[in-house]
Amino acid sequence: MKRARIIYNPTSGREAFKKHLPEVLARLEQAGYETSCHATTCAGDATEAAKAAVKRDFDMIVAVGGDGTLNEVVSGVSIFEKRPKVGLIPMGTTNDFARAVHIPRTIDEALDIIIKGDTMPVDVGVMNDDRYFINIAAGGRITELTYEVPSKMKTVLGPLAYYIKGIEMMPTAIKATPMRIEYDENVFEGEVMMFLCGLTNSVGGFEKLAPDAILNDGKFTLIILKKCGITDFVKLASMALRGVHLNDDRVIYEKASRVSITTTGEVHLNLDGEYGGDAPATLQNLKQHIEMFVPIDKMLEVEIENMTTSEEA
Ligand SMILES: Nc1ncnc2c1ncn2[C@@H]1O[C@H](COP(=O)(O)OP(=O)(O)OP(=O)(O)O)[C@@H](O)[C@H]1O
Repeated sequence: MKRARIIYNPTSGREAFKKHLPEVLARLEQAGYETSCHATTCAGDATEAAKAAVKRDFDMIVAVGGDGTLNEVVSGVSIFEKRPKVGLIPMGTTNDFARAVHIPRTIDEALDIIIKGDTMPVDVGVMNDDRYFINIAAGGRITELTYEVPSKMKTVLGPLAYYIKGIEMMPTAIKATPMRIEYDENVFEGEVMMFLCGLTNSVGGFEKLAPDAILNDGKFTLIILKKCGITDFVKLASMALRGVHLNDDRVIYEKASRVSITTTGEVHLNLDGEYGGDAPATLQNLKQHIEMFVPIDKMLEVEIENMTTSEEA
């Protein structure tokens, strides 16, 4: 019999998962998985629980929580040679990864995907060989917003918590930092508002930020926003919402497998929404590192839809 380990964050999103646990366990058992679970108790616990699950030879780990929990599970799994498959039940506030791969946001439907069993190898990013990310690495003052939003505030307010914090941070956040960013054979040197190194197309709820991101091509989408004023910044953010920022002069938009950042100032890196360490930093794309349960039919359907829309436009 196959074995599944559920690792869930009882505090993520609106704290709703726990009461559904018995039915989730029952459905996985019915689907042929001997299933056990672990509730995380603090930051870093999901990584330790995932490492333990790999050592105990589980066939599958189901991460239940937001992007932070998924990041921790992927971090625990990624260090091993033989890695179990990973499923996701999104229960967070933003759920960027789930959004990018079209995993539905109801427990039942997300579980349907896992039980159906379609998987796909996806890329994983690693910073300085030991900090992992599955969605994005970012730097620049404005990107620090995500981890300055207290967990309780996210539980009560959901995504609104980010907007409130954003407005509060606005005057100090819109600030450029001198950086040297090497990406594959190229270099950008100058004042940077922020850079994003994305694995998927969906970041902070912006689904069109990297519209051509491919989940398993071994490449990051690198977006560098050069120094600009607050009005330009707001204008560019609204362009990014519509996906029309790619050719703007203030934006560098490239694909790269390796990105390194150095600075004479201070750059804190944000990995999947949490603080991940400071520059200097080297980001490497680990091609097709983790096998994830995803709704392949739905992904194809959306891809075809997008192709049709862009042909019509
Ligand atoms: N029992 C716990 N109490 C407090 N914090 C926890 C606990 N378990 C895990 N955490 C931490 O909470 C962080 C955020 O959790 P998670 O990503 O699941 O939810 P979220 O913050 O609501 O969603 P999102 O990341 O999508 O905004 C995790 O990275 C982890 O470090």
